[in-house]
Amino acid sequence: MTAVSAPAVAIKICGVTTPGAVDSAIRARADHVGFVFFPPSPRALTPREAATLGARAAGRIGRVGLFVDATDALIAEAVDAAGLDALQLHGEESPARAAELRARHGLPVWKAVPVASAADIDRAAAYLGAADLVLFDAKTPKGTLPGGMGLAFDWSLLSGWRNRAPWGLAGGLAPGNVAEAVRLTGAPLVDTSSGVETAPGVKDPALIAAFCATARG
Ligand SMILES: O=C(O)c1ccccc1N[C@@H]1O[C@H](COP(=O)(O)O)[C@@H](O)[C@H]1O
Repeated sequence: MTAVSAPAVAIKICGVTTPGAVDSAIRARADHVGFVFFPPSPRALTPREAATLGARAAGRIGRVGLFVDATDALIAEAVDAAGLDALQLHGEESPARAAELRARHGLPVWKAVPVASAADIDRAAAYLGAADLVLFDAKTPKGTLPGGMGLAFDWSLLSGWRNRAPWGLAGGLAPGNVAEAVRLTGAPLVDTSSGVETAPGVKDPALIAAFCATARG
């Protein structure tokens, strides 16, 4: 009998701020690193700061720029400076805004959808056709960051999604739970930020390596 292997899960390490963290993600064979362009985040970079990291990552790992209801000017500057390969929209961007940015920059758009209930999963359908990937993340409390908080949501809610479009799972993923998350949800992509840190914004090479190894099972 021929063995059939499960497709490999893609991995994104978000919120990298140092050359060492970029190198750790590459060494661990992650597929993407995320650069956060959202000043309130402890992982925030300016386009100028991201330029060095973008050059280091070029051709070795995908570079995803994370934006939260950002201006056209910031997005354009970050795309140019960091050589972004994809845009992650983590705010309240509409489907029309996602489609507009995709057309303007010619880059894939990932839309984060905050989840707390089944209705939130249904809302993701509005982005079909407008975004290239839907990233389900936990809804965070009002007045806090919209991501990067280490909060997970009830993964069983994803049974209502049924792979209607390319998608990924984020929110509270760490070396200790990512294997179970992949097993339970079948997520084709997993994304982590605080789960591979020793303090907010401080990535840990051993945790990055453990996360990637465990995610691949
Ligand atoms: O990482 C951040 O600082 C961040 C700030 C604002 C919006 C999103 C952010 N990160 C994204 O959130 C998910 C979940 O984070 P965590 O793993 O629960 O800490 C992360 O994967 C990033 O894509």
